[in-house]
Amino acid sequence: WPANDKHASDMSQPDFDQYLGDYLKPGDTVALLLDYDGTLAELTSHPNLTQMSDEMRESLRNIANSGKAFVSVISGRDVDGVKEKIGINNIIYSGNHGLEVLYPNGTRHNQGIPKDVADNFDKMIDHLNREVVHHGSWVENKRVSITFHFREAEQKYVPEMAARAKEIIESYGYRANPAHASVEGKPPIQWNKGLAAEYILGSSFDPNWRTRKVLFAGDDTTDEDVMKMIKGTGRSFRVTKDKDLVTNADYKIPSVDAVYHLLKWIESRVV
Ligand SMILES: O=P(O)(O)OC[C@H]1O[C@H](O[C@H]2O[C@H](CO)[C@@H](O)[C@H](O)[C@H]2O)[C@H](O)[C@@H](O)[C@@H]1O
Repeated sequence: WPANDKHASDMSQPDFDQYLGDYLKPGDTVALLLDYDGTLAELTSHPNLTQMSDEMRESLRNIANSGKAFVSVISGRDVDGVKEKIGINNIIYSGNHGLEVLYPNGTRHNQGIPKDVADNFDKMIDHLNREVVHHGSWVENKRVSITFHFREAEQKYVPEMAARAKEIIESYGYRANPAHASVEGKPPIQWNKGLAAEYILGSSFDPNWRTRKVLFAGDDTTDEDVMKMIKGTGRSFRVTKDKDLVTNADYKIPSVDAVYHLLKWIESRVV
């Protein structure tokens, strides 16, 4: 449903003909940017357990191999991890919220991180492990950023452990952002998924990408930076069931299943 419509039913599939029919015509080339967790795969109790459905993978592969689509997945996971989860070659993968880019030919682009900040990384993880990892919480080490997970932690400990994790992350010069049942700790550099999207589109799709067709879907606050970046140029979708959520996306869609229908709609235009 349109992002400001609070009344539409979330039981039906979104009408992608209505949302995109005038924007993406048969024969157009499109740049498709996607988030992974909560967008291409359902959220699960542990990141190792997520799986993209076979149908989703097949549709994404068909789009990526159509010759009419440029596809990039921009994830908070480390880049090799997200590539392994998706397993399609003809895609530009970006990980650690855009800090790392892995191209289909194996070359990489990594954002630089100040040495004094990078030197604090292991100390930050040690401190988190000593002080806030208990009763089911844990730290995911992604080499340049971390995620402090409390999805499986005993609920009564969560508010205090999340608040303390944020303090610890910030005390080592990193930025702490709330995410789904977690706190993300990222280096304090001027970079985010939106700037990564701009970089990837400009360097690998078209320097004049603002004159082209661009679509994005994501489910989390970090994805809002991409929605802002393509606002007015592209069309974006926030995966959420929250009708009151304020978003930069053009449309809200309710589920990973709706993302699958979005991919099938795009596939029908490009294959
Ligand atoms: O940008 P994304 O691709 O959406 O990645 C964001 C984070 O996703 C993972 O954590 C989230 O998904 C887990 C699996 O469903 C879930 O257990 C956890 O509660 C979520 O926060 C991943 O582990 C992180 O590294 C990513 O930053």
